[in-house]
Amino acid sequence: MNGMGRQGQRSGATAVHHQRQYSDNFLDSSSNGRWLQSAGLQHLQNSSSSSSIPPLQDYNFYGGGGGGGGGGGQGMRMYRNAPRGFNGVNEFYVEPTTPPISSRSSSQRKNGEDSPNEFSPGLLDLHSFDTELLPEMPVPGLYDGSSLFHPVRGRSFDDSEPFLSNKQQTSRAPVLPDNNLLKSFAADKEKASSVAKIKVVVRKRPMNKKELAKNEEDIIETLSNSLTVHETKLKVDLTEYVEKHEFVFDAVLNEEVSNDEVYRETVEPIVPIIFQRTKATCFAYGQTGSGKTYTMKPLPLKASRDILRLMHHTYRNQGFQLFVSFFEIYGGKLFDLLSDRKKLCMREDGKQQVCIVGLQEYKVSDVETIKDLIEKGNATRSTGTTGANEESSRSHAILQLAIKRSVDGSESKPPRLVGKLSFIDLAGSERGADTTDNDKQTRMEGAEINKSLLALKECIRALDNDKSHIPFRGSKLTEVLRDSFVGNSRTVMISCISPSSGSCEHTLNTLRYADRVKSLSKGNGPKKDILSSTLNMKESTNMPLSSVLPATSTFEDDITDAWAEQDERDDFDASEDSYEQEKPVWKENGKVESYNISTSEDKMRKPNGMTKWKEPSRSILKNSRSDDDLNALLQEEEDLVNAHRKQVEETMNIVREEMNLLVEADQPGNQLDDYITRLNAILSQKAAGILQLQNRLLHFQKRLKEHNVLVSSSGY
Ligand SMILES: Nc1ncnc2c1ncn2[C@@H]1O[C@H](COP(=O)(O)OP(=O)(O)OP(=O)(O)O)[C@@H](O)[C@H]1O
Repeated sequence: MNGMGRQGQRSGATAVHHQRQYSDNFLDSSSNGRWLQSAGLQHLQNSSSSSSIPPLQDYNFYGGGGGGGGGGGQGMRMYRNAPRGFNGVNEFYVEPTTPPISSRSSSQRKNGEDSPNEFSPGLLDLHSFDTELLPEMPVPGLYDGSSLFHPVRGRSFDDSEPFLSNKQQTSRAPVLPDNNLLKSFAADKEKASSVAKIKVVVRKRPMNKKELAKNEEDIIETLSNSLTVHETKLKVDLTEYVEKHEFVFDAVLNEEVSNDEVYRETVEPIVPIIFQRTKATCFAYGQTGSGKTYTMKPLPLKASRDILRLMHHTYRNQGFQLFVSFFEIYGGKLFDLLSDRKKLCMREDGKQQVCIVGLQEYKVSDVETIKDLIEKGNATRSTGTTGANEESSRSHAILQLAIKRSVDGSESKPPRLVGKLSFIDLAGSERGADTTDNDKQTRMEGAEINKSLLALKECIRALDNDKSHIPFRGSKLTEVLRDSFVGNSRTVMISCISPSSGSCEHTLNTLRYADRVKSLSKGNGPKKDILSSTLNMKESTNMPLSSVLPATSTFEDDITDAWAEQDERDDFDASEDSYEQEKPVWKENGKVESYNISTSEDKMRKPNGMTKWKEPSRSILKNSRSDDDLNALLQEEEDLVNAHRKQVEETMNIVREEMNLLVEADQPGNQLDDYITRLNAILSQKAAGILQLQNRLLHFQKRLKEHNVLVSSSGY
């Protein structure tokens, strides 16, 4: 039933919102495809569209509570996702108005009798969906808030922790916090403010069976909070070498890290802050199959366990209430995952607060109920069509835990929002590249995903830089998350990566995205990415050089002329400012072990922005007879090729950045044309350089032939 419903909604939704969602995106009519074609870069569109989709999985539906399958040994561990008992359920009282799903028969549930009223959900509409934070109010029942940061695990709420009661809700006499308690609360506030605004964490999953069967290598080396990607590349003579890309993040979690540890590192520190009028967002980014869902699934349940602990322990009798909602953004449309994928509308109210009209919000007070709701939403999400991963990887799933409180502590008025924690399992990042797919629907979905991931990055960056303008209108995703981007907010990004060599390109893209989010943050100082200046270039090296070379077969005819002309144009003095490049480190077997391109780019730049390179020594060309000379020549030519490749890669980065700008700026047609003209000019400039390189190589080959003739005739 879900499947049918989902299909139907999918096609229907496209018709309704087509114009709004896609017409202003250059990826459609003024499409990315057309743009890339006009720039001669259409080959770039296909690179990621054929990623393999992992098989359907036996999900643990957030039930693990104890690390899921993430801990333990390596290798097979990733296929073991055995359910674990959920500890601590009995610690929480069950509110009578919110019967847990589990207490009802499964047939009831299957028959669709989950009427919203059973859960006493708040049906959100423009009037009741309150996204504005409750103004700061004195919290009368503050007690030693140390547990705010270190929730006491496995203890009952009857534990006789010192607490001060709320006058309005209990018969206990009000007690004012003493000095120590106030100090402690202040300290907690301080701790809360010391939680970074943005935290970027990378999680590497173990190799899976498929990758092992294909003999793919684990190319990710982790060390503390840094990681190195070992990318195997080919030189022009087809020998392999390994290029290293090193990154530093706030935390790097390797394949041995359990889901529990992921929670401790990412979400646990921000849970207490949402009681202090903060909105926090945790999202997982990465290619399909990199472990986003595996990572995100247990987090909301673990967080709600801690939230409930705080509510019933630290903030006991303070009138805090917890609400859960779960929805999905698919092709730019919103669907309620807790209400049979009912289509939802997003509206802005008079105060520019975003409201999701019709979204069911469930008031919950025990972990079991939350677990059931999450399972329900997840099942609705992943069983939409035949391929669960195929579907889930094309949608963003957003689970929100909202803490509310009545203004006066009484039940008579609707509670107001105190803080919110949003968990986002993003669409597979490579899905944004599906813009060349023959299926229009797929193409548009890809465009929307692309747009939303870029917009998300921009919003986070703006947020961290305290920019007054947050570009949340860039996509449906960021529009929906608008209230999470304004005011006091925290963001945790978990970048999920696959370790295998087959995913290298996607992995580098993911790390680059994460690096951009992190490195542009205020207060982070210079980029932490050790090879940051070469990183971006390296990402585009999967592009075959031939694909940007002008098709020509007649260079040999005019070699000499072209060379002479170019020499003049470059006005080059080889003796004073030659291009220097770190030489490859040769292994004993003749293969290169590591090859780090020099970062001293200044040296190779001429004032006009063109790159200089060292001329092959004419004396060598003319007089060489020995193998040493030839090797020197070869080395010089290789340096040249690398210099040009670097130029091309650099250009591609400019093109990428420009494309990002285009998407972000939603440029109207005429400005788009300006961009294209500018980019074409850049590309032509680069193409001239490449042409020159090709001439040089042909010339060199000719010389080599001559040399060989000489060698053989002179008896060498
Ligand atoms: N850290 C990990 N430890 C063990 N297994 C893992 C880990 N991360 C992911 N896996 C396994 O890898 C497979 C793919 O993971 P998952 O479905 O979470 O990927 P995804 O990034 O969410 O994909 P999609 O974007 O398609 O939804 C699953 O079988 C999952 O159990």
